[in-house]
Amino acid sequence: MKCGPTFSEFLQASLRAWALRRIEDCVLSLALPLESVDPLTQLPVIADRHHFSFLWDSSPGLTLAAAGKCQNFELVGQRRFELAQRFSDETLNRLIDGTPEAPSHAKPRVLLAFTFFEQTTEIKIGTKNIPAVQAILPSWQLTRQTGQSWLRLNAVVAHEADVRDFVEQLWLMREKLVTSSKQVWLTSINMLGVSISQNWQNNYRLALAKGIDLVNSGELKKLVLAVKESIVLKEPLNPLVVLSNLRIRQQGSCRFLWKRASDESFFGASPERLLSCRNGLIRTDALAGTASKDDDGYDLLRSDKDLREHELVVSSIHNQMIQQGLEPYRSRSPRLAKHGHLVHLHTPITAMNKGLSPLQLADALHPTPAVAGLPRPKAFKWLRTLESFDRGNYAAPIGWIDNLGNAEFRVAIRCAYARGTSLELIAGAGLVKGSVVEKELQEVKLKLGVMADHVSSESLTKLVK
Ligand SMILES: C=C(O[C@@H]1C=C(C(=O)O)C=C[C@H]1O)C(=O)O
Repeated sequence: MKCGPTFSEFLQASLRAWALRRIEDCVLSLALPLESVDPLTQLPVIADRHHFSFLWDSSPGLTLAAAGKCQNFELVGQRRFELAQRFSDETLNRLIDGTPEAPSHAKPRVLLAFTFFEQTTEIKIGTKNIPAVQAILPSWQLTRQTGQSWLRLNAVVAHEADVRDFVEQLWLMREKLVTSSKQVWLTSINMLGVSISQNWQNNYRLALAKGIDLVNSGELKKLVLAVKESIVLKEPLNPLVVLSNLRIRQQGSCRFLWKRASDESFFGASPERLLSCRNGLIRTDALAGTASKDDDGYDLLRSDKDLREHELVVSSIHNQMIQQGLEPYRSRSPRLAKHGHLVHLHTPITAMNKGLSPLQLADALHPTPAVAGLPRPKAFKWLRTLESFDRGNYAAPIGWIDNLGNAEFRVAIRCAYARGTSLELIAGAGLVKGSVVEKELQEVKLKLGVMADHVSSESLTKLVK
């Protein structure tokens, strides 16, 4: 099937768009439709020769693969949400979108990943630094929604003669994608479950006991303590294989990948929406209270401890939105959200936007008490004391903003860092009055299992502390 304009029609339209530029070194952004291809399996094709790549897979909704850095912004320190919003606005307003007819899913996007804490020095996970925010206009963007795929290229084009090169690159990549999508994806999908090491449990038990003291004594209303498990693999793992398994096993989650260097990835399957802004409507999720799916979740709807824990999160998000001048709507009681072998209490909260930028809202909401605690400043202090590792991007916002002002950010949980043969899994559990150490430990085991169950047992050699 041949989609879209002919080469010469497209080139002429691109030259006309470029001629309207208002600055010399402008970013030109052009997109072409193509027959439906899966951005997840095609990511390696567009990422060839690029260190940075990204995946956002909320299929059957939007799937987006991106690679390369056309424009890049990194920051260590304060005002990161405000400055990242400014970078996104300037980048998206300045670029020349030569394909305004592209559907909403194919619009140019800035991709963003934050760290949990707004630290003032770069933190090191393994050997690499993680900035407090990284915002990237990618070179390549491949999207699919409702069976339609589009490929977009962003690049600085200074001379008229370069427009032809640009269009040729886009044309060739489209052909490459269509050809390679017909090849079978050979990487094996190994679903053997890996039993999780018990190593992390001793220290975590102590931290949980202290956390429970803090909530029982009234020092804190809630504390969400996380733990990290380190695994050494026989060979480097391909996060895309794990993510394609999770597409089946964690339906309803949004699978994400932030590959910041050729051998370093952060990826996961988040069940939790921090916010989405679409056509003036804001939506956020309160997600807290967890059970194994074995009990079908109906005990959860009757568990006083879980309902209290959940209500703390709902009312905190609701209040934050009111403070931002919004009029949020929430349902009176939570529903169940099933994600693989876990079930959570879930309350969606919605509001009409009144001129807030996505990152103003993200700044107000992050971190919600679903992943940090209450009151927030005291919870931060205790997280730094009781957790023996830096959270990095764990439990922080990850997502995108497009040039129509739409945005979506997930809370980066159910996740892992992979660097060569090292794999680090992180998960946490919320403590409130009445929490019990062993139950929280079991809950965290299940959460770590979301990732660990998808690492094949053959690639696992030993577990380290
Ligand atoms: C903190 C995590 O999950 C969060 C904590 C939950 C809980 O304590 O019940 C439930 C969902 C998430 O908001 C995690 O998965 O690491």
